[in-house]
Amino acid sequence: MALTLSGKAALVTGAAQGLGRGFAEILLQHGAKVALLDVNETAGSELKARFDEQYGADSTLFLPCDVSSEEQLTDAFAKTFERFGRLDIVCNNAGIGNENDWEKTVAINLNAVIRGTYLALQYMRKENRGHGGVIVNVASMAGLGPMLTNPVYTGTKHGVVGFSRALADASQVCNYGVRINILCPGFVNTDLLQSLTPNVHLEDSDKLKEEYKNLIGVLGMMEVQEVAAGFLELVRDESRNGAVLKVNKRSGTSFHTFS
Ligand SMILES: NC(=O)C1=CN([C@@H]2O[C@H](COP(=O)(O)OP(=O)(O)OC[C@H]3O[C@@H](n4cnc5c(N)ncnc54)[C@H](O)[C@@H]3O)[C@@H](O)[C@H]2O)C=CC1
Ligand SMILES: CC/C=C\CC(=O)/C=C/C=C\C=C\C=C\[C@@H](O)[C@@H](O)C/C=C\CCC(=O)O
Repeated sequence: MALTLSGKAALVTGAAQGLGRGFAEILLQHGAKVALLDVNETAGSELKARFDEQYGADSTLFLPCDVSSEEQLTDAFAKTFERFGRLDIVCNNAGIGNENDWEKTVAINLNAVIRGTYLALQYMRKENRGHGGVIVNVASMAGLGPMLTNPVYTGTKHGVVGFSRALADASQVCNYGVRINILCPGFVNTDLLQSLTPNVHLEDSDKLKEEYKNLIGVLGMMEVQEVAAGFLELVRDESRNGAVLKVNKRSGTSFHTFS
């Protein structure tokens, strides 16, 4: 059974560029309205103007938001619900890869995903007069195995996978009517990869750099659109709850099974 997106309301964090922009765009292409949350006000406003031309001014709402701020994220969810009158789809996507300011990385990649998931549940749960819905949390292939150059990033993404799977089980048992799925991409050609800096906590040895290059060589490099297709599958396939979808250039798209 495929979810119809026409008339549905979505919220995407980190939507101003990269994967978040791709997720927002594919939702718009399928008729949903989308709240675009991003800390980058310039990029977010520019994207909103572009989407206004393509999909109409009523299709999107740009909300400047630092997801690591409880107040800003809570306020952005409230403004989204106020504008669209409902909330059916949430993508907790915003993420960084800073191993030096690792507490910021934990705050954005994990804490904000936890808070965004609980906020989504609050607005979606049927016993809260919600319509039910679907949450897609963006982890990484580094959420399924170690990425030796980025141990903190790896930890946050493993946390996203574990938290999301547990909550998916709880939602099923408690009959919230909310599906929670996890997206685990491999390398994607976005600004994130350009933003990475040497890890001051590790001897930034040539060996680590070599290993990183080898990993890219093995998994390959994707474009945003290849991942956005997998995201849409997790949103629309109503049979999927607690699903972990891997997407990488080498082996394509597949659901991960845990032993
Ligand atoms: N690019 C890649 O190779 C992969 C990326 N991912 C994950 O995909 C997600 C998106 O990453 P990309 O699109 O590649 O990154 P990106 O850097 O291209 O885009 C991230 C967006 O999030 C926004 N953002 C950053 N911190 C924020 C905050 N505190 N509050 C609100 N917005 C914030 C940025 O302004 C930007 O618009 C991240 O969770 C990342 O870990 C997962 C696997 C592979
Ligand atoms: C710091 C951020 C840098 C890039 C963004 C990002 O998340 C890129 C991730 C790309 C690949 C990570 C791969 C990790 C691979 C190893 O841990 C493998 O040994 C295990 C990975 C998956 C095993 C699951 C499976 O395929 O069966």
